[in-house]
Amino acid sequence: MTTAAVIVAAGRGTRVGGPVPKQWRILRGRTIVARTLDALRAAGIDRMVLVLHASEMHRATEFDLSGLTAVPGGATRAASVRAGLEALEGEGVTRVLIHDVARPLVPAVVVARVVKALDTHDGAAPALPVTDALWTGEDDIVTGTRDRSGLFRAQTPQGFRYDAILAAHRAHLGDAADDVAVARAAGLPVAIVKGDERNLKITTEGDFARAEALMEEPMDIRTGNGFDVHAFEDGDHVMLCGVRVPHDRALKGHSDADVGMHAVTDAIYGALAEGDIGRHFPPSDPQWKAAASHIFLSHAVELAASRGYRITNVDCTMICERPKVGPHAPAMIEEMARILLIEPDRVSVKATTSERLGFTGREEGIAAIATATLVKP
Ligand SMILES: Nc1ccn([C@@H]2O[C@H](COP(=O)(O)OP(=O)(O)OP(=O)(O)O)[C@@H](O)[C@H]2O)c(=O)n1
Ligand SMILES: C[C@](O)(CO)[C@H](O)COP(=O)(O)O
Repeated sequence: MTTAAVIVAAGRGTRVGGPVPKQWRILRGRTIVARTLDALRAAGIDRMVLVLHASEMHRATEFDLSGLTAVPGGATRAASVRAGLEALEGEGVTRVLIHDVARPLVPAVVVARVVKALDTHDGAAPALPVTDALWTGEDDIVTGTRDRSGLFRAQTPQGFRYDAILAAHRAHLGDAADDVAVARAAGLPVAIVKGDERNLKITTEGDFARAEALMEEPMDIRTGNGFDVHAFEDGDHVMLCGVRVPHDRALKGHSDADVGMHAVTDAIYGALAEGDIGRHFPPSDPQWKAAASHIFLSHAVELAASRGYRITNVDCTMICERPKVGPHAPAMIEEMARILLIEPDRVSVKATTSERLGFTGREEGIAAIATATLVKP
């Protein structure tokens, strides 16, 4: 599965005005184009098409061109998107994220939410619900009110199955508000995922100051640890870090007793000073009986994201004589990375024995210890 991004940067920025189009203005020492490319790279996207205005194609050499192609755009946003999509044809790309260059602060977690939603949907896009009251007005006088329920503020990146959105754009005539409009016109359903206030679009002069203010927050690095133990009982498999491992015993617990995933979840809660799983999912609550532990981990991941933290790595060690974890570790890393919304090379899963000492040595249960590092950039 190859995911690529098309970054549309061929607009003229007429609402901001000024001597150079907004994407070439400097935001805290770097151009907006450079910042947007970096944000997508940091989110794990390594194939990108940058759509530039024909007169600005020479500026492509300012960037690291590994995995990056620059193509000239068109007179409208839709035409620029189409040019970017066409440039990817024949590469075997299965998913594409279409992103405004004017959203340089897109958090990695928003990109990850879109990519994850594409596992189950043809299209997915981030948005935030409208929270202010809505009016109509004329000559500075309010002429009416509108119901805000069910209304969203659309953001990018908007993600799609590549073949489907290419066909939709080829069939589309004229401009469109965004790629969700093009997709929907072609009959493609599009899922809404949670956007982020930091993902503002620089549209007017005041947005530069807003973006700078958002970047001003001092970096905050936190670590947390988690420790968990589950006893063995009769059974034929254990769940460890999201993977079903055949075994001659099972782990006993209110949920699926995934001891490794619980330790990682507690490490994230710990870094956030948010207690532990028991606080968020009380064992006394029958709804969590036999629950899949990814529910707990996803909650911790979203809590971290909602506070502005990025999970930079987790390290989990399971302590048991049996089953052997090593052969399953690659699958565990993949699964944990998927739920954590981070790259697999930021996830470590390993195991040790306790040299036959203590309860793990006597094979009475499995223990797990984990650390997580969270960064607010
Ligand atoms: N012909 C066009 C028009 C827009 N865009 C891109 O589409 C996004 C839309 O955001 P917007 O704020 O509308 O950008 P501009 O069109 O540049 O701004 P304005 O409408 O103020 O001129 C931007 O990344 C812009 O560069 C593009 O690639 N090609
Ligand atoms: C695609 C978009 O960013 C969604 O909010 C937006 O529609 C593009 O910018 P514009 O201001 O509508 O041209």
